[in-house]
Amino acid sequence: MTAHAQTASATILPLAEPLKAVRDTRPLRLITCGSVDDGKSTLIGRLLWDTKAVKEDQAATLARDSGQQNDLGLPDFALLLDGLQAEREQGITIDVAYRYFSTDRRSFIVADTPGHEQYTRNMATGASTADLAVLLADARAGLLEQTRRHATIAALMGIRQFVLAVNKIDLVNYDKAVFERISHEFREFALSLGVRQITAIPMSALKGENVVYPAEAAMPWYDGPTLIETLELATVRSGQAGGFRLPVQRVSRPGEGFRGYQGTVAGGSIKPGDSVAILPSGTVANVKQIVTFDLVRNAAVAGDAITLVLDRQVDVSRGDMIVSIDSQPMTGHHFDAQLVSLQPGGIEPGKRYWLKSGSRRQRVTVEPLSQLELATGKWLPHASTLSMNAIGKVRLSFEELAVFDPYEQNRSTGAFILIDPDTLNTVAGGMITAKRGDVGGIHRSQGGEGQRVVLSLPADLAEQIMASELFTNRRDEAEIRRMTSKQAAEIFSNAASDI
Ligand SMILES: Nc1nc2c(ncn2[C@@H]2O[C@H](COP(=O)(O)OP(=O)(O)OP(=O)(O)O)[C@@H](O)[C@H]2O)c(=O)[nH]1
Repeated sequence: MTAHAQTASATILPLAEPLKAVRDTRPLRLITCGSVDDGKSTLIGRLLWDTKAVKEDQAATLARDSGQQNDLGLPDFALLLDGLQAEREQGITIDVAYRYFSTDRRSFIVADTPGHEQYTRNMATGASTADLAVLLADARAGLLEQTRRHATIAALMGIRQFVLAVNKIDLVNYDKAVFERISHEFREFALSLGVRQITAIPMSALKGENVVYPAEAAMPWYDGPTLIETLELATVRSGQAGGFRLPVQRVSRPGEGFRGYQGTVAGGSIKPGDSVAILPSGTVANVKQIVTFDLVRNAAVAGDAITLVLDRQVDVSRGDMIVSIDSQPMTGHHFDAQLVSLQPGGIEPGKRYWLKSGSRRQRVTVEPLSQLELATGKWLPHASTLSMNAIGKVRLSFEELAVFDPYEQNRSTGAFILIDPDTLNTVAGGMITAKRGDVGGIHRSQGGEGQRVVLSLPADLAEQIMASELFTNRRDEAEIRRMTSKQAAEIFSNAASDI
């Protein structure tokens, strides 16, 4: 149905209640990760089994299939997972699978991602929507590099709640000292990643101890929560905080007098009468009408697919972003980001890539700044390429103005993938880290030719200053960061005398 037809047949709803009054029924999204054979499949199978998410016919098949396989006389819970057939054939789990289960208190979606290093990409995909990460460690092996890598990616993808499942605790005779050593080591590591909410649980996924049911008899020394209790109390991230964001996917001009901008709301909310800015141009307008596939609405929130009608003729095209006027994202040519390199060729400094974020696709070059050393959690200065699976801090430089939120504030408008224009492979997944206002005033590096200048000013003003700065001082790089007019005015009055 065209947008024109939508308006013609639309019902105007006299909605008395604002949309935000609708009950929040969002499930908790979690990701499980760890090294190969730590017991992820068994743990997820156990969660499904003990929360009764397993249907009777599946249960009968499970009992039959696993009858002779388990010396503990328990079903092999890993058999519950769909990917198992492929896993059995290839010896690996091949993709991200999402599974659903619930308790009386909450429902859950778990992303099951493979443990093999070459599948780091799938792990990053699963983590990008998760509220919480369950990291498994085999009690016998302790923390392995792959568990650290997964914890790092989970933290980079903005997950701020970790559960460490010290699994197979039955195989170390329920030894409290083993549990404490591994959880202490993990806590230190997670804190270095900026994650503060950490729950460590000694567990036997196979026997179902501390998963859904507590295990006082086997582990009298543990009085913390079970996994399911922790998950029930965890916080669901709000995707709706922050300002309104509509990445424009399509401009709809079905007929005379109707022009609508279509896309899925990527943050915040909007209602008719609200003032918006169209970025990167900065043009302003007011919202006249919000249309969905069958209704004219009095509001829209993150996740809604809408057509937005503005009160005046403006120039908007695919890839632009319509945002609330009083809470705008960052606009500029240079951004700091963190990324995970996903292809054998790695990331080449200076090469032009396509950056895709939502409906936008822009040319970008990437300058690696540092690389994370997983064993120590330290950022090492890095000048050459970022090889496959490396996690790096980079500087992105765009030919045209780019618009982003910091990933911490908006996981949709702050995330991107890099595409190699030669092979069309996705070579990296990343998130924008530069925050609005994190640089104040003018910063100059010391030295002569090739100095860098950072101007924190409203874009229009900064652009003019930058032009003259580059011209008069022969600097080869400058950077603009947006800030409020008040901050800018203050800085400008200081900076003007400085230049
Ligand atoms: N004794 C004991 N064995 C366990 C426990 N959890 C898992 N296992 C066993 O460990 C082996 C590996 O478990 P999986 O669940 O397949 O491991 P995984 O991490 O999913 O492995 P990948 O999918 O290959 O990454 C299986 O033989 C399980 O039965 C546990 O708590 N105790």
